[in-house]
Amino acid sequence: MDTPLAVRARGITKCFGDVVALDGVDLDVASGRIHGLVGPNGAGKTTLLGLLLSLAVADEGQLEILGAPAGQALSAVSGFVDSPGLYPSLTARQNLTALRGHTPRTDAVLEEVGLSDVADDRVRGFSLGMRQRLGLAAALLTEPRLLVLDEPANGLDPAGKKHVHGVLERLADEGTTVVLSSHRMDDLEALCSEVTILATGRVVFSGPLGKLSAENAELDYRLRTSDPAAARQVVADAPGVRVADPAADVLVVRAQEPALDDLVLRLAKDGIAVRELAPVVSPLEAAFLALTQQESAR
Ligand SMILES: Nc1ncnc2c1ncn2[C@@H]1O[C@H](COP(=O)(O)OP(=O)(O)OP(=O)(O)O)[C@@H](O)[C@H]1O
Repeated sequence: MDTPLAVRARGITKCFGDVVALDGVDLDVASGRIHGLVGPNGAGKTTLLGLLLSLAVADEGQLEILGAPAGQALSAVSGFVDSPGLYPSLTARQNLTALRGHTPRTDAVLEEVGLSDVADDRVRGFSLGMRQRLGLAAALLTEPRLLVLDEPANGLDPAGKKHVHGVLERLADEGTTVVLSSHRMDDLEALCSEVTILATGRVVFSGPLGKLSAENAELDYRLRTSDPAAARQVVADAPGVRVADPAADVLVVRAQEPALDDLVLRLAKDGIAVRELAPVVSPLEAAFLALTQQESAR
């Protein structure tokens, strides 16, 4: 049996005056998954997340949340857009009470997001990352079946990011669906099995990450060798390989993988040792950039 959908959107359009923020968006999010929404500034991510949270309604299209028309499953959906709305003059614990009322789960959620030690400190002194964690804690208090988060990694250091990722993975293991946004594909790689890429209000890709990287084959690789001048000559003669930026000091070659394999063999044959051959940006980030740039150029 197919996994039930936590989110099913068809032909969603949302305008603000003359600005078309979402333009015929289709989206399927399977239950119990962590689904990433990624795109450049102004792509429509926050607008779409706002519709999932029923903060606004679509101008056109159909939106089903947890099997019901949007707006009918409010108690099962939680999260934030832009940034969590918090009271700076209250402590972390008081914020949770102000936002969600007294509940015996307060200490547990503060512990879960790693804020137990500062539970009685005023939020005014919190860093951006701590505020994001407190926003997540507030969302978790209601034990949502769909958790919607707008750039939850904003302001988090690597350890904080890992901690929050761990929380989201545990929630998904227990059946909660998570939809979150980011500007960067590489942020989502570690966390999401599926992503939707938005550009200027349109979906340019939606599906498993593996499919995305397979669709984009030609990448830029930084090539460091024992003899840079001789290596440039070998690259010039190698089929299917181009120098990405001839003016750059470091040699960056653009090629598909088979041509790259052939290049390495040619270098070795000429006695040139390869010291580094690495993608300049991750394959997923490269695919993301290619897709979003194509859409922006339309
Ligand atoms: N309340 C609003 N009034 C007018 N225009 C809006 C409003 N909200 C969003 N927009 C416009 O809709 C488009 C999509 O905005 P949105 O905030 O959804 O994008 P985003 O992908 O979340 O961007 P960012 O990454 O910068 O947060 C933008 O052109 C934005 O200026």
